[in-house]
Amino acid sequence: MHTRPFRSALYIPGSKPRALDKARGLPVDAILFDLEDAVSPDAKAEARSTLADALAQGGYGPRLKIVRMNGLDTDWGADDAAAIAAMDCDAVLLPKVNSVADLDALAALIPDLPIWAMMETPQGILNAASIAAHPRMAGFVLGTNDLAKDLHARGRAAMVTSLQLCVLAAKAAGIVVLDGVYNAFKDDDGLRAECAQGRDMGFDGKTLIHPAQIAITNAAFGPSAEDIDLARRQIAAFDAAAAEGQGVAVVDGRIVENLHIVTARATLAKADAIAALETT
Ligand SMILES: CC(C)(COP(=O)(O)OP(=O)(O)OC[C@H]1O[C@@H](n2cnc3c(N)ncnc32)[C@H](O)[C@@H]1OP(=O)(O)O)[C@@H](O)C(=O)NCCC(=O)NCCSC(=O)C[C@H](O)C(=O)O
Ligand SMILES: [Mg+2]
Repeated sequence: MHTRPFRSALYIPGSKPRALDKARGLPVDAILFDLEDAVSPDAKAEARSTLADALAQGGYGPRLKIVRMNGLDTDWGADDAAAIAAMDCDAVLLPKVNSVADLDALAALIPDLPIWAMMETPQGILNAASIAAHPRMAGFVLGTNDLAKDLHARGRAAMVTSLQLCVLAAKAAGIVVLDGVYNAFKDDDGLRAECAQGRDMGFDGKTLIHPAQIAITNAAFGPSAEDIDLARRQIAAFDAAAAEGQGVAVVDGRIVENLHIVTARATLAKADAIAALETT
């Protein structure tokens, strides 16, 4: 169980100083500083130094700072790895991870940082369990655009098996798992529906491409007032039942057993962690 909230993780192109600056005041739980797909080939080298400068300047507060590099099989991967090893960041995100061999190669170049994996290739999805279990692995990020491309899939329904495989692998290994982006960044209703689906599948949060997506995502992946109220009533009812020697309570017509109390306590802990983050 992770104590840190991961409701929202915003991609920011490393090549855009204005967006890098704006992110210092955005209420996201994590930032994915991007050197890969959001940066054109002719801007890669400059983006690397723009990003290093922004991170050195600081001001990102409690947000987890994750840098997405280019793959080690590209012209930019090795230089990215060398630069990221010296950046003031919390983790490195490797795109298009196919197997643990990709992680071993990066781990040898960056000895200290936790590694996150973009899960976005058919081979990577099929190897999700071993990738999640790698000793340096800290989190999965679904790359639903690349995955749809490689699968020749249309729509999210065609990717549900892949999404669930990643959630299963991440939960088994105890790492974070974040859902893919919702491309239509002006479609609030569509985003709300996709957030609800991802949350109900077990994702810890969602990746975003635009600040306008933050509020909806934070609301969807954080416990609601109703969730918190129910958790408190379940704990109170279970404690009362236990005091009378009972192992089961009933709340709102549903049984409450010890396993439900584990979930209820996790809900309250998450609410506390969010409150702490938002007051930092
Ligand atoms: C999608 C965008 C190109 C839209 O940009 P723009 O037209 O500038 O939007 P706005 O004018 O509405 O912007 C309003 C202000 O917000 C700032 N802004 C915009 N986007 C971001 C951001 N991502 N982070 C921080 N700040 C942002 C603008 O600077 C404006 O600020 P101000 O001028 O002060 O008012 C743009 O949003 C964008 O580039 N988004 C990121 C795209 C991206 O990162 N793509 C790659 C990641 S997705 C991916 O690769 C998924 C995966 O690999 C897969 O396979 O699925
Ligand atoms: Mg991708």
